[in-house]
Amino acid sequence: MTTASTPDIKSTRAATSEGVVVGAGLTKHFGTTKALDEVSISVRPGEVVALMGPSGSGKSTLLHVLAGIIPPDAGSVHVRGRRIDDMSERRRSSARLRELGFVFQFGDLVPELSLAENVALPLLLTGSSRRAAMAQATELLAELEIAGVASRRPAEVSGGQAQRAAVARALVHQPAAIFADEPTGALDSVNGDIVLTALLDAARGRGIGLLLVTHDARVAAHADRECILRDGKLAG
Ligand SMILES: Nc1ncnc2c1ncn2[C@@H]1O[C@H](COP(=O)(O)OP(=O)(O)OP(=O)(O)O)[C@@H](O)[C@H]1O
Repeated sequence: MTTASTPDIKSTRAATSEGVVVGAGLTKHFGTTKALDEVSISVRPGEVVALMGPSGSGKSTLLHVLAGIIPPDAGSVHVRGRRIDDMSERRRSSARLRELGFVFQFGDLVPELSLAENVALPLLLTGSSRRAAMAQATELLAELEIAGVASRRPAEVSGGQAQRAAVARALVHQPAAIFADEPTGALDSVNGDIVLTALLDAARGRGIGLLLVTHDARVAAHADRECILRDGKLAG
């Protein structure tokens, strides 16, 4: 727990060298609401951290700040040792594209593209050739046991298959970390388990840090560590 108004410099440095994503002393206001209150959090390579807390406690805000989507009012965010919170919007989104992967509750795949094309997107956007990107995407879909539906569009597959494709898209470019916001929240328990297992195995096996926002204690039980937010403060 932070007791001083600024984060301890020594522990911040240590965490920066170990963590793939390190947030230190993060504070964020929306008007008079203090959504984050000096939160320090670090995710190591291959580590799965569950982020829990009641509705409105600041989970999404923390995820957005760590991912460089919104800048904090105070504090810093390092990804693979590089500070991203003070970058220009353009450099931040480029860092986000290369270094981070995202899985949301409702897949958020591009509806006009096939699953394979969706998975290839992060590679195409960072300069891979179409041929190389599609080959890598197809290989990953096979690993996640959905090669048979690779050429279908998201609306033509089951929710579980679409969510596995979203997992593949989040990790195809070997990011430093994946942020998953209720990734199994819209699935039944059988499909939820399949998607969760795929996500955890991929993160641990590839040394990708995983920050998993969830309300579900059974999901959080699979994490290496649980962090609990209450009123914008980290409680555990
Ligand atoms: N864009 C915004 N404008 C104003 N207030 C906001 C904004 N985003 C979040 N808040 C407020 O900040 C606080 C934290 O919200 P946040 O969405 O981070 O919580 P959460 O823990 O993710 O909630 P949930 O579990 O319901 O998704 C809440 O009081 C919320 O109303």
